[in-house]
Amino acid sequence: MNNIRSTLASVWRIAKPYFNSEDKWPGRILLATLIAMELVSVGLDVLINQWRNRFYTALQDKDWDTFKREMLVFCMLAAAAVVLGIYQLYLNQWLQIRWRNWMTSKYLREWVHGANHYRMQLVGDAADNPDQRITDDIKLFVGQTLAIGIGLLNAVVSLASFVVILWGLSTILPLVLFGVDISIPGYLVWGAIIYAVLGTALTQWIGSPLVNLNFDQQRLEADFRFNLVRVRENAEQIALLKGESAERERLSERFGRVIGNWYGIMSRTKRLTAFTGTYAQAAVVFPFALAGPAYFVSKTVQLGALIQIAEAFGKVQDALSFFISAYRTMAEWRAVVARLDGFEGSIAAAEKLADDPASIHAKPASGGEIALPQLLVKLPNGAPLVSANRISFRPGERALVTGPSGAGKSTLFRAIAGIWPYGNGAIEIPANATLMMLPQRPYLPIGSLHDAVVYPGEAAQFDAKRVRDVLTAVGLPQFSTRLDEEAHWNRMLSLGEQQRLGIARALLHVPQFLFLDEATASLDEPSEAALYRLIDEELPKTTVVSIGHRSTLDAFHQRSIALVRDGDHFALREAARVTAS
Ligand SMILES: Nc1ncnc2c1ncn2[C@@H]1O[C@H](COP(=O)(O)OP(=O)(O)OP(=O)(O)O)[C@@H](O)[C@H]1O
Repeated sequence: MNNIRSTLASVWRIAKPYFNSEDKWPGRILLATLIAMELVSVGLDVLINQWRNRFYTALQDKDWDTFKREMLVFCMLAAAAVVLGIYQLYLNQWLQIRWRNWMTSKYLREWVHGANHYRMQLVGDAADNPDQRITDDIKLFVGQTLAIGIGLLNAVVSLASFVVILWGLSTILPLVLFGVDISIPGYLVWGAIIYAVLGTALTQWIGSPLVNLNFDQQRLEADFRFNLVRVRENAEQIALLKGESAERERLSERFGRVIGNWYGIMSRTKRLTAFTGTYAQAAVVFPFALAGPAYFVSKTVQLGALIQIAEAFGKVQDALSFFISAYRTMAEWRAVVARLDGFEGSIAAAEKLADDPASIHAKPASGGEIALPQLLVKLPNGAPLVSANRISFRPGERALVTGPSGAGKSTLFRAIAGIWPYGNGAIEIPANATLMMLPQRPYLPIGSLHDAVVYPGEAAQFDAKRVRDVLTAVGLPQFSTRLDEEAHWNRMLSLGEQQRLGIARALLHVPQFLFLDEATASLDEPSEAALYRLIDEELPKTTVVSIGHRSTLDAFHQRSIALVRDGDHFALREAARVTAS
C-alpha cells in the first residue's frame, strides 16, 4: 500500500509540471475531453446493454415494428461508438505527443544545463543511461499513465453502472431451484464478483512468474546489445589483440541466456493461455448457467433480459479483472516511474552540488586575471586532492603546470572550468571571460568537419575561408578541402590530428583563457613546438595554461607551477625557474 502511495506521489510530481506549463491549456483541455469521452463511452455501453434487452425480446416475440425501430437505434448507437472510439484514440495520441514533447524538452534542458550531465555521473549511478530515461521512459510514462488512469476511470464507472443494472435484474429474476426460492439480493452481482476474483487470482498465480521473466528478458536483451556495442566501439583493439574468438564466445554465452529465459517465458505463457482461454470461454456460459433456471424453469424472465444479464455480467467481471490484473501493468509502470524519479532526483542533486556554497564556487574577479586565493579541491569521497594558495593567471601570460601522474592536475582544470564541485574556496574569474579547455582527446561531434572544428560555436559564426586557413596553419592542409564531409571524426583521425584540430578550434574562438591539458602530448616534439609558436602568434593576448610532462614545453611558458606533495594532498607552488619564450 505504501508502495502504491509513494508511486502515486511520484507520478503526481512528475506529471503535474506539464499541466501547469506553458502548454497547460491544450494539455488540460485534451485530458478533460478524454475523461468526458470515457464517461460517454460507458454511457453508450449502458445504452447498448439496454438495447440488447429490447432487441432480443422483440426477436423472441417476433415483433416486427420494434425490431425495425431497434435496428435503427442500434445503427445510431453503433455510429456514435465508432466516432467516439476514433476520436478517443486520436486525442489520446495527441495528448501523448504534446506531453512527451514537453517532458523531453524539459529533461534535455535540465540534463545538459551547466554541466549537470557531467556532475550527475559524479553523484552516482542513480541516473544510469540518461538516454533511456529521455527516450523510452518518458514515452512509456506518458502512455502508461494515460492508459492506467483512463482504464481505471472506465473500470470504476462501468462497475458502478453495471452493478446497478445487474442488481436490478437480480430482483426480477428470483433464483428458484426445485421449487424453492433460494435467491439472495443481488446474487448475480455476487456471482460476477466471485467468478472474477477467482479467475483473476488463478491467472495471477499461474502468470506471476512471467513478470520477473519479462523483466529478465529485457535486461538480458539489453546486456547482449550492450556487449555488441562494446565490440563495435573497440573493434580496433579487439582486432589487434586477435580477440575475435573470445568475443564470439562471450557474445554467444550472453545470447544463450536470452534464449534460455525465452524458453521459460514460452512454457509459462503456454500454461497461462490454457487457463485464460478456458476461463474466457467459461465466462460466456457462466451467466447463462446462473440465470438459466429463471428462464427455463420459473419462466420469469424474457430472452432479452437473459442476454442483457450475460453482457452486464461480462462488464462487471471485466471491470473487476482490471483492478486485479492491473498489477502487471502497474509493476512495469512503477519501474518506469521509479527510473524517472531517480533521474529527476539525480538532476536535482547535481544542481544542488553546483549551488552549494560550501563547495567550490566561482566569484567575479576585480581585475582581469583568474585567481585562486584559497582553494582546496577534493575527491568525491571528501579526501583532499590539490590546494592552491594565492595563485593567479594573469592576462596574456603562459604558465606550465607540472606534477606527478594522478596528482590532480586535470581535476584542478575541471574545478577552474566550474564543473568540479568537490572542495571549498572560491575561483575568481573576470566577468564574461571566455575560457576554453582542450583535453588530450578533443570531442569532435559526428557531422561535417566544419561543424566539428568550430564546435561549440555555430557553423555560420565562422566562414569557410577562415576555417580552411586555420586548418592549414595547424598542419592539416589536406583537410581544408573536406569541410563539408560528414564523418565520425574522433574515430577517423589519428590522435595527433585530433589534437591539431583542437588547437584550430582555439585559434578560431580566440578565448581569453586557454587551458591545454596535455593537448599536444600525442604530437612529435617539433610539431608541438610549431603549434605553441602558432598560439603565440595568433593568440598573443590569451592567457595559456598548459599541463604537460615534456621538458621541451618549458621553452614556451614564462611561468612554471608545480604540484608538490603537502601532507595528504598536493599543493600548487610557484617553481623557481623563469624562462622567457
Ligand atoms: N570522477 C572521479 N571520481 C573519483 N576519483 C576521481 C575522479 N576523477 C579523478 N579522480 C581521481 O583524482 C585523482 C587525480 O586525477 P587527475 O586526472 O586530476 O590526475 P592528473 O594529475 O591529471 O593525472 P595524469 O597526469 O595521469 O593525467 C586520481 O587519483 C583519480 O583517480
